Formats: sequence, structure tokens, C-alpha cells
Amino acid sequence: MQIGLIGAGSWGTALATVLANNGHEVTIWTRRQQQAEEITSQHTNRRYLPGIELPSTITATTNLQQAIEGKAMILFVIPSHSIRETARQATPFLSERMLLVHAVKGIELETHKRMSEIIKEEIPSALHNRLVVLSGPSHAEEVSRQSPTTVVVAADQIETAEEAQDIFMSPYFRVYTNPDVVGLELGGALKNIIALGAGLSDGLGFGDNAKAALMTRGLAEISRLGVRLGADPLTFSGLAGVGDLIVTCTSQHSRNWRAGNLLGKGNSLQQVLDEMGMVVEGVKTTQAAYELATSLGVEMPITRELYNVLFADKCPRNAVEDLMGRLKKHEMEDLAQN
Ligand SMILES: NC(=O)C1=CN([C@@H]2O[C@H](COP(=O)(O)OP(=O)(O)OC[C@H]3O[C@@H](n4cnc5c(N)ncnc54)[C@H](OP(=O)(O)O)[C@@H]3O)[C@@H](O)[C@H]2O)C=CC1
Ligand SMILES: O=C(CO)COP(=O)(O)O
Repeated sequence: MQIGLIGAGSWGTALATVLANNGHEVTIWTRRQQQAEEITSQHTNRRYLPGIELPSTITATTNLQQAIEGKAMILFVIPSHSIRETARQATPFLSERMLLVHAVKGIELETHKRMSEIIKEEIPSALHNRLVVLSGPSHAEEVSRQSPTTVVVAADQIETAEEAQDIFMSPYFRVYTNPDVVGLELGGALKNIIALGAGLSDGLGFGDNAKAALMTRGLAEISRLGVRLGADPLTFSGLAGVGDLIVTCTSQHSRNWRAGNLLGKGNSLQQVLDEMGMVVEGVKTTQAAYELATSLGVEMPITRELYNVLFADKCPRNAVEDLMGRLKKHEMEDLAQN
């Protein structure tokens, strides 16, 4: 099958290797000519996936039309802040037979919308039921080394998710289906907030107790907002929920964890973002989720404190004190009230 892949970063390139190893021909779109030449001729993408040799069936182009036209599947793997504009630019070249997949983990800052909501606003309505989201615990660095990985795909119609499952599934890349598009997208986006917090906690020198607390109570507030927005609560105990939370909060591969860690060690947000050189989705997502939760009256204390640290100059240690010093509660407060 011929596949167009929009985005030549670490995750896009890693997914290209999965698809190429499954026998598909992948054309990656990048906005950098030099990178297109490197991927096509040298079979490497040193900036985003150092040390990995890419299959020779992966080529790259800076021409969006060439990357999309005539392909059976288009895969979007770019930062969330660029998805609307890129989907709009891609639209003239899309056709109704194509399968569309996105693997983007974020929430649009200006509208607080999920990625599939944005893509649907930009593409023709005939393609809405061809859209699939792919999420789950999957660091690009490990996938590109063929380390066993599990992910999950969701679509409005389960048959569409199953099409994607067949295309991606491989001996080292196991793909599950789930009907819950909302839960998959929110689980993938919101865990980045908690991963920033976990990195911050480690950077401040706190221990495993603190990280376990952040992850567990983080999952509680992710689920609270998710359910309020229509997700199935069970999704958060699956790969796109607790699975992705574990991998992102406990791995030094995670850009969100690393960014939080640098903040905890006293760097400013701008210094951290300059040093990362790759997208740190959790920063914008913290702002979007904080605004969304505030407008909906959903309690998200970790998100609120992280927002204050990132955007209101709050000292991280004061944020931790304020989290710990809140009024006493029932652990299962939401359930206990029903
Ligand atoms: N890395 C991972 O392990 C995983 C990442 N994801 C998600 O995948 C998405 C992409 O992340 P990832 O590949 O890691 O990010 P990277 O930072 O590694 O790469 C981002 C890519 O997107 C391109 N890009 C950046 N801004 C724009 C723009 N405005 N318009 C068009 N292209 C742009 C970059 O191009 P350029 O080089 O020209 O700037 C680069 O090719 C994120 O939502 C992330 O959360 C999901 C699972 C795993
Ligand atoms: O989503 C990821 C793993 O599933 C990657 O997380 P980071 O963006 O923090 O690296």
C-alpha cells in the first residue's frame, strides 16, 4: 500500500519504519529540503531519530501534493498546534477512498478542541468516517528499535479502526481497537501534563512516593475531565490512559518528563523549550486543560498548580505545599458523591 505521512519528526519517522517493515511504501512530507534528501538518499533522520537506519522504501518530499495524491492512507504526525493549518493545506489533495489516521497528542489552545474535531472541521464531510486516532504508550526511540510496543486505534465506526489495525499491526507493534475516540484523544493529551509534573517532582529531588501520587491522582483528574467531555471512564484504565501515563511519567525518553525535570532543576520555561528542540505538548495542553476545566467547573488540582508554575511564576515547592495542604477528601470523591 502507498502511504503519505505528514511530519518528519521522531514519531512520524518511527511510525514510517513500522509501516515500511510491514511492506508499505511511505512518502514522508517535511518542510525541510535537506531533511527530505537525507531521508531519501541516506536513509537516516539524524535530527529526530539518531542512530536509526530507515528502510529504503521510505522516501521524503517537501511537496505536500506529492505526499498525498494517489495514496491509500494519510497519517498526520505533527505537533497539535499545527494540525489545523496542515489539514487545511492537505484538503485539496485528499480523496474519499483514503484512510486518514492521526497520532497527535494535544488540545488546540484557542478552541480547546480535540485533534479529530479540528481535522473534521477542515476536511470534506465525506471523509469524516474515514478518520482514525492512534494513541498509547509508545516512545519513538523504542519503536524504531523494534522494541515490543502496544497501541490502540479508535474511529467513529469500528470497521474503520480495524482497517488501521491491519495496516499497522506487526510482530513488535501490537494494535488494539477501541470505539472511544474522545477517551483516546484526551488520555493521550492530558497525560503529558502529569508527565511534566512527574519530571518536575524528580527534578526537585522528591522520591517515588511523590511520583506515584502524581500519577494516581493525575489519572483521577484526567478521568474526571474526560468523563465530563464524553469519554468512557474504562478507556483511562487502558493503553491510552494509564498505559501512556506510566510510559511518559517514568521514562527519560519523554520530552515532557525531561522538560519538567529541567524546570525542577531551576531552569526557566523558555530555557527548557529552547533546549528541548522537539515538541513538548504538555506545556500548551496544561494551559488548554486548565482553561477548559475552569470553564466547566471540573476540579483538576495538579493541572491548576502546574499552570501556576508554568504561566504565573509560582514557585514549584509552594505549588507542592498547596497541593498537599488542600482540604481533606475521600479518595473516590466522585464515586462517593453518587
Ligand atoms: N515522539 C514520540 O515518541 C511520540 C510522539 N507523539 C505525538 O506525535 C506528535 C508529533 O510529535 P513528534 O514527532 O515527537 O515531534 P517532533 O518534535 O519530534 O517533530 C515534529 C515534526 O513536526 C514538524 N512541524 C513542527 N511544526 C510544524 C508546523 N507548524 N507545520 C508543519 N510541520 C511542523 C517538525 O518539522 P521541523 O523539523 O521543520 O520543525 C517535525 O518534523 C505530538 O503530538 C506528540 O505528542 C505520540 C506518541 C509518541
Ligand atoms: O506520547 C509519548 C509516548 O507515548 C511521548 O511522550 P513525550 O512527548 O513526552 O516524549
